[in-house]
Amino acid sequence: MYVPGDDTKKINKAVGLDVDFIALDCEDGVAINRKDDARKTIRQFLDELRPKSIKGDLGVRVNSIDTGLCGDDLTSCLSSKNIPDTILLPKVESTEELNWFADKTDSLLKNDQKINLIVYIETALAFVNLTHICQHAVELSNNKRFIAAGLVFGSDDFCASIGASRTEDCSEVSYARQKLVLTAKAFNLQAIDMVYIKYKDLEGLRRQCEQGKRMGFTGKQVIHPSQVPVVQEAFLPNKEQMEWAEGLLKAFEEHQKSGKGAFTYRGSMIDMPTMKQAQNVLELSKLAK
Ligand SMILES: CC(C)(COP(=O)(O)OP(=O)(O)OC[C@H]1O[C@@H](n2cnc3c(N)ncnc32)[C@H](O)[C@@H]1OP(=O)(O)O)[C@@H](O)C(=O)NCCC(=O)NCCSC(=O)C[C@H](O)C(=O)O
Ligand SMILES: [Mg+2]
Repeated sequence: MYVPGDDTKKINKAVGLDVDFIALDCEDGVAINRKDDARKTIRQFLDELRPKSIKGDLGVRVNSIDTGLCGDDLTSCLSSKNIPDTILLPKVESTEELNWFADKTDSLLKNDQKINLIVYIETALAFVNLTHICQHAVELSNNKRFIAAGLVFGSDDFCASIGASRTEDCSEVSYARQKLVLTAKAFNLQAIDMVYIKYKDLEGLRRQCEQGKRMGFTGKQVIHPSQVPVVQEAFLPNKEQMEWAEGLLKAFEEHQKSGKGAFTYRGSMIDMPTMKQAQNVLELSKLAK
């Protein structure tokens, strides 16, 4: 969940919520003339206020490298005694930007400190370079001070970048969404789906979550507290899906013992790939406990 980094009231509110990831924002949720305020507020939060009781992870979304603000954002939050778990790096378009980020984090982090990196893919050029970006991020993770953790699809910037108009069925972003999931999964990265900006329309949000989950996304960006439970519910397996998965795995084991690779379960043909889907469901369900 994004929280504008210059808004102390919203930051305090976010801390008390059952949210998986708080993203303190220096970038597009903060007005240009409030960038210094956001940086200072976030630093103060990290230094003094970060309560041990934050349930999920804490990240800082810095400004993109091309703005010239990113260096100061990173210096400020990574020289705190309590560094965030994750840096969210927006508008990445090239491997050179990852080299810059690697050098910067090398110079700022101390001893054995490492940080997770989430890369934003939100322009036409980023999609053209996506495989190289992912490959390079994973390679740098082996000997630099960050761990490539996931990709975020920035659908609003993407639509601005390609000149698309938003539609309710998301057809204008379907190729990009699918490409992002596919490439993220090829490099063992999380794939985080787009923001639903009509934050009062929870039914529309639910539909878009279910669509993203079916496509293989592992989570979704949110902008308002009311969106949190809807997204959590949609991305975690429900009781019915867990029963289906448990029953299927049991039946699979029994059929394997009796020498059958394929069999029928609840009217469908089941074999190894379906068994793996059931394992995915149960793996995800562990996060709910
Ligand atoms: C959209 C908002 C500006 C609406 O804010 P507000 O008018 O304050 O909403 P409410 O009155 O309904 O709020 C109810 C209470 O909840 C608190 N609140 C609201 N939003 C947040 C939040 N994000 N974090 C924490 N707390 C929040 C309010 O303060 C109220 O509290 P209380 O008075 O105690 O009851 C606002 O929601 C907002 O600013 N959201 C974040 C916007 C943002 O960060 N945008 C950038 C990220 S999206 C993006 O970057 C897309 C991507 O990059 C792309 O390209 O696609
Ligand atoms: Mg964006």
